[in-house]
Amino acid sequence: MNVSIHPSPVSGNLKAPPSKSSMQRACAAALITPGTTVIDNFGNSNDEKAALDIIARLGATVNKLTNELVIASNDFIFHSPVAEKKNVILNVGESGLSMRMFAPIAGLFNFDIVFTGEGSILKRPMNFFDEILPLLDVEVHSNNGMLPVTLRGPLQPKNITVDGSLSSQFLTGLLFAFAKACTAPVSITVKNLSSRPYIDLTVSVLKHFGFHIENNNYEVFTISPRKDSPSTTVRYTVEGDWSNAAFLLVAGATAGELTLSGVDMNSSQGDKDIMKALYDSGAEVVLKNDEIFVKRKKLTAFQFDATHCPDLFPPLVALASYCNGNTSIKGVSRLLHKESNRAIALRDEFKKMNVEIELNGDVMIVHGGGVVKGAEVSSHNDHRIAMATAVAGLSAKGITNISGSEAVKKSYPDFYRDIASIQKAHAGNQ
Ligand SMILES: O=C(O)C1=C[C@@H](OP(=O)(O)O)[C@@H](O)[C@H](O)C1
Ligand SMILES: C=C(OP(=O)(O)O)C(=O)O
Repeated sequence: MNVSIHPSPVSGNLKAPPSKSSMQRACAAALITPGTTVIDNFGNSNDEKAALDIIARLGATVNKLTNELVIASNDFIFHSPVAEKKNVILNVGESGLSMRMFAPIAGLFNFDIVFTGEGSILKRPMNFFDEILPLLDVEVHSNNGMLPVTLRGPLQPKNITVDGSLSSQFLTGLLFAFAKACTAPVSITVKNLSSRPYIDLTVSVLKHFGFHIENNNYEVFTISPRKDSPSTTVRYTVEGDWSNAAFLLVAGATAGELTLSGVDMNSSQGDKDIMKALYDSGAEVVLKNDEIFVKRKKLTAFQFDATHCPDLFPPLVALASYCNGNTSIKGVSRLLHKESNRAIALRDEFKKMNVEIELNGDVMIVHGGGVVKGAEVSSHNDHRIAMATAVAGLSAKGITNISGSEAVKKSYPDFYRDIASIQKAHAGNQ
């Protein structure tokens, strides 16, 4: 599918979409918590749908009401006879988090579970599971470290050491599985943990559901058995998404003005650091009540370390394109195994828009402040590349046509509708 972005100033109000990271974790927590979970502010992205489908296939009952999801789970699903659960195939779509978080949880069951997926996920590394899960008594068969992956548990929590440099998502999965199954305190030691704020989010969701995790300096995580009544009702409100709010805020900062609601300044999401980049670029930023007002001013280049918030690279590049001077963003190595190789995708697509990007080891340098030109660009089937080029296109000279624009469904299905609603000089994109 193609979308054309017609340049136009923006102004108005938008609400941030729900965070798929928050929602997927809530689904996993609901599955491992006996009783009822009521989730509100849930989203409708492909990654969230994948998580809901997975918990339903693993035995939770999911009821979608207009404004809330009611999920019921119980301990029996983990101990039901093998014969009742044959041919369990879980399709994670393109979600790295659903794959890496639900694999250790699926390892808690005592029968074969097959993980499959689509598109970009088929090329993303899963060899962590081949190495680590057998140490926890789970039998693993993968396709040379990639999907499809078949697991057979039950997983036994044990003190282990893992490498956290490739992705934090593997640790997230182990924390969920250990939280569910441990019968005595047990520790996970992690070396070189990346994307640390996502682990804060994992710990905060697990705590919300009554589990006990202690984080010692992102090096040792101690998980203790939960003491509670057998059945509970937990209410959880999905947080607004800072990762996608970043695109909207950058649209305001580069193409006019915007008032954004629906994000929490105290969230554990690391992508709230987009605020630092906006301040450093010279954009006008005003916080009032629970809203953020952002307005274009003369923008200048800035420096940013995105090692622990890699999803900010695409909106930061869109911002830096309009900042006079050379912006440097650290953490390029973290982009290799996302939905696309995002460093290359950003360099190649922004070049078509007349923005030079240099990749210098772990640092990306964006040469900003020139004329950004509308162009024929590709999303590389990556939602964040589609959104970055769309936002850059709002103030470009000429129309930007994005092929593979439907990639946004992975995290923000209403993205183009929301952008069209704040465009003042154009009736909308198509
Ligand atoms: O846990 C999560 O919700 C996520 C963790 C990050 O991945 P890595 O830990 O692989 O960097 C991030 O890029 C991804 O979009 C979502
Ligand atoms: C990398 C992403 O997600 P995931 O790893 O969960 O597929 C993303 O949303 O940018």
